[in-house]
Amino acid sequence: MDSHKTLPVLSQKGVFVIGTDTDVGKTFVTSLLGVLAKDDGYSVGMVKPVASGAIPMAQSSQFDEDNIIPRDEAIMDDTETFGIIHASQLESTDATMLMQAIGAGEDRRSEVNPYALPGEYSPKLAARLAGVKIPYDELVEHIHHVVNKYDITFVEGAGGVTTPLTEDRTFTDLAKDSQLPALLVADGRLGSINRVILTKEYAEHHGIHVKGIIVNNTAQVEPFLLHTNIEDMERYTHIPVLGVIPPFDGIDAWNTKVEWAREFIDSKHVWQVLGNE
Ligand SMILES: Nc1ncnc2c1ncn2[C@@H]1O[C@H](COP(=O)(O)OP(=O)(O)OP(=O)(O)O)[C@@H](O)[C@H]1O
Ligand SMILES: C[C@H](N)[C@H](N)CCCCCC(=O)O
Ligand SMILES: [Mg+2]
Repeated sequence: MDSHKTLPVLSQKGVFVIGTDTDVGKTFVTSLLGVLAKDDGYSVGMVKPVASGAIPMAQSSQFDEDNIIPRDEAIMDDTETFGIIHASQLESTDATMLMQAIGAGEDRRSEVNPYALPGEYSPKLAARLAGVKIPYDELVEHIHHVVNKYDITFVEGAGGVTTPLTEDRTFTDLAKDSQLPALLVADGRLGSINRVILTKEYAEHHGIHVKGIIVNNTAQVEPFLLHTNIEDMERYTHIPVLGVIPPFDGIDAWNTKVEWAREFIDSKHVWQVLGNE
């Protein structure tokens, strides 16, 4: 596990993973980066600060039917603090995947995912419907705390770069206030050049430094279009594409995924690009 420890010492210890859209593969790509970082010998933090679309923790090892609080009983008031949402036994499957990738146990769930909210909505709307007030400043502090704890920490937003987070903040604010460089996950389909440029321009305009792009090619775009799309993403943004990921169709186990991921991501290069000022 620690055999590769000729590692760059990272002056930037965290990365904020943003996407061109929801479902583009932020969680999948972040998990791959997490498993690679761990295999390279780093201690790895993961944060999914606020997840909507959370489900009852039925598949989890912690499953206890008597403990599941129905959604309407899970309504919170303004005195909410971190961890209370998890008393409602809701699971963010994003957080679960991020935790599994780095071998983090359930004891780390509230560190990884302070807020898990029901409903396939933006976190802002999900929080409003659940009666939860997300304390924005504490969320920023939590990210700083985790970033300081590990060699490298990956923070996953939700949806695209500027998904609403609270009544008066978006994930753009959170990425900026976390003071972390960003990694942009994009698809490779026709239209992806425009999506990448717009996202990069928006992020930079709001003070977020995008350092790399990962193309998650789940649509299996034909090679000529994919290649020219990547060329143009780099040409117009001046940001390197650090990996192109095909659909994964192997056994769903992280020890096999790490070898698979190494075929498509040069992890040392990624740490160098993301980890330097
Ligand atoms: N390269 C891949 N191979 C196989 N499955 C993938 C790949 N990339 C993503 N997926 C799957 O596609 C779905 C969407 O990906 P993912 O959940 O990572 O998106 P996301 O950008 O994190 O979305 P959200 O905005 O909800 O956080 C998931 O079921 C994920 O496991
Ligand atoms: C719950 C879902 N899977 C995502 N995590 C949330 C995506 C919110 C997108 C909001 C928007 O920008 O329109
Ligand atoms: Mg996700």
